[in-house]
Amino acid sequence: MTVLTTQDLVIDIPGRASGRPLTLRVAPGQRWGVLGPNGVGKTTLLHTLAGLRAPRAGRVHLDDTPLDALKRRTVAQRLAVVFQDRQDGFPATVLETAMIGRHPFLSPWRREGAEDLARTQQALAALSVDHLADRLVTTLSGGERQRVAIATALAQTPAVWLADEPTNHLDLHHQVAVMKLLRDQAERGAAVVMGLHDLNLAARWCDHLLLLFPDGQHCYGPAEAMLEPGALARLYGQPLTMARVDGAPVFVPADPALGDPHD
Ligand SMILES: Nc1ncnc2c1ncn2[C@@H]1O[C@H](COP(=O)(O)OP(=O)(O)OP(=O)(O)O)[C@@H](O)[C@H]1O
Repeated sequence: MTVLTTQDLVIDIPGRASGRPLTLRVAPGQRWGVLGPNGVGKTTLLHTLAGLRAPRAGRVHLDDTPLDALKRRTVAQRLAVVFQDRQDGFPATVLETAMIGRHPFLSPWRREGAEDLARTQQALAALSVDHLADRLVTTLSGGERQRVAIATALAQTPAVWLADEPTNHLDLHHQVAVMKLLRDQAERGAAVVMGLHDLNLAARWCDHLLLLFPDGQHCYGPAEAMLEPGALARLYGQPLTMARVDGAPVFVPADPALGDPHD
């Protein structure tokens, strides 16, 4: 069973040749990491999967229906996006901001009810920002704002999470807390697709990886199979050394004084 699929998808990167079309099947319960160097198209892919950006070619299906045939409200009832960057256009409180996650479930003539409020408060508590409920989001620190964004997505109860750098601005403790939350969401049946810069977070918390290369090529599969130091060194143009800590692979930049580990 899949919840999100792409069929011969080519994302639209201005000025770049089209590269290899992507046909991907994301199933409930999976945690996908999208990896690649700066500017390769991770954000563009996530926005295309969310239907926020038109692909150059191919299609995205949500629950077997082409995304462009679904109403935005229907999409928003199933799929949440955590954006890499956000601008707060007007000074809403944290509670009002997180409550936006409930809007796909409200009709034009129904305001948020007790259940919407309870779900939103639970989401704020899950991200340890409930004590900030009455604060204006414009007064929050970067990490607090990021946690409110994730709480807003959590309040949306999505079947699909598209999270662009979900650990942006977060200290180590909150990085782990957010990764545990996303794992918990997957264990409850959600599909999680996250753009990540941190290879070690991807190695520790993702069960599938999609590697995007600057020439428009890609490869994907179970995380263990994709975490091959040679392939990752080619991906980033950076020689890497791999060790294992607590059973999980850990990558560090190779020391040039010790020579190329792949020679
Ligand atoms: N509106 C636009 N006009 C022109 N170029 C764009 C536009 N949007 C994105 N791009 C370019 O498309 C490429 C892919 O951008 P994208 O943000 O998807 O990359 P990314 O892999 O998420 O990068 P990063 O790791 O730096 O966050 C970049 O070279 C970017 O400059």
